[in-house]
Amino acid sequence: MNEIKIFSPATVANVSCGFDVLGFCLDSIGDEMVIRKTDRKGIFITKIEGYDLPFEAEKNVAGVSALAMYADAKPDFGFEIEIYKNIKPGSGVGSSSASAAGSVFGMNVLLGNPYNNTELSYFAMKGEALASQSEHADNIAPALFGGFTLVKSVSPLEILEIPTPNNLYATIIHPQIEIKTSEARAILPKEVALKDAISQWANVGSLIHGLHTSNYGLIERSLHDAIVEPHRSKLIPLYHDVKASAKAAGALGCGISGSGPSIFSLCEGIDAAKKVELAIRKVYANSDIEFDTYVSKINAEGMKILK
Ligand SMILES: Nc1ncnc2c1ncn2[C@@H]1O[C@H](COP(=O)(O)OP(=O)(O)OP(=O)(O)O)[C@@H](O)[C@H]1O
Ligand SMILES: N[C@@H](CCO)C(=O)O
Repeated sequence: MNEIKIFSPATVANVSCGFDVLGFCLDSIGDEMVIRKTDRKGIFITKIEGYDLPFEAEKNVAGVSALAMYADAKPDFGFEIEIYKNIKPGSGVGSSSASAAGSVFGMNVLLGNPYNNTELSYFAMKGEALASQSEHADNIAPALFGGFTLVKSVSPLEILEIPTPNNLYATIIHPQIEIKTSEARAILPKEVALKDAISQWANVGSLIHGLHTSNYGLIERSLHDAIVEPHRSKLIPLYHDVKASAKAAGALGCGISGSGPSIFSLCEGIDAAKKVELAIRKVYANSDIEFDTYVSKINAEGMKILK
């Protein structure tokens, strides 16, 4: 095989209480990428559609992760990368991660799959760091592993796959503003109050247990963020109105998707997810903010080979 076309999914990181460690994979939105072998040694981004992004490999997250893997694999050929970007950069649903993870996933297939998903996540984090000025894997991991993931540690990198209850759906609303992850990280405090830390790790533990046992009530009681939301919600217009509407419409929980501005809701069943979508659309419909929304099953597969 000399060429592969893939679907590289969008993802939701943090998941309320799990800043920098929890994430889940979406099914209904993602980028498409083509990766092909070339006689020219090196990494070459040859086509970009959808959004204006750098063609220089060192300035594009897809190229940076690919270069990291290439330096390790040392093949006697090169790779060309085409990016068909559907996920708006700075949207909060892992646009940078879809590129960083997609390039190494495609290269790995063309190399005969010498690397596992944790090793691919290591290379992809190098690309992610270009976008967010920090190596975090909470979008990368669910894009590669699928479902829910917990990043146990970054150094050494250890990623845990968490079961996904089969009736869990996500509703996403994306106000058309850009929030760069690097900027949204810069406003966070360096220290937190002990009482908030206790609440946060209690919620992470109970959320994980709720996912393992498909206990939707426990999932609902665990989707709270005492540490990051108070700072980042100020960056998102009408955030608290959206959150209140989502909960009133039956969402299990609602929070900032990654570094925002997208807002996610988790729901039990597609009917609840669609009801939440209708409710939260009304919040922005009465404002001058452009937005889009979608409902997605949790994508248990992650990356998909299209051809
Ligand atoms: N291939 C790429 N895809 C997306 N963004 C890229 C890419 N290459 C470089 N970038 C830059 O990375 C930034 C987007 O990454 P950022 O992490 O800020 O947003 P995001 O990934 O959509 O959000 P989040 O990480 O919160 O889900 C933009 O400044 C963009 O120009
Ligand atoms: N955990 C990262 C995810 C970015 O998508 C952050 O919130 O900064």
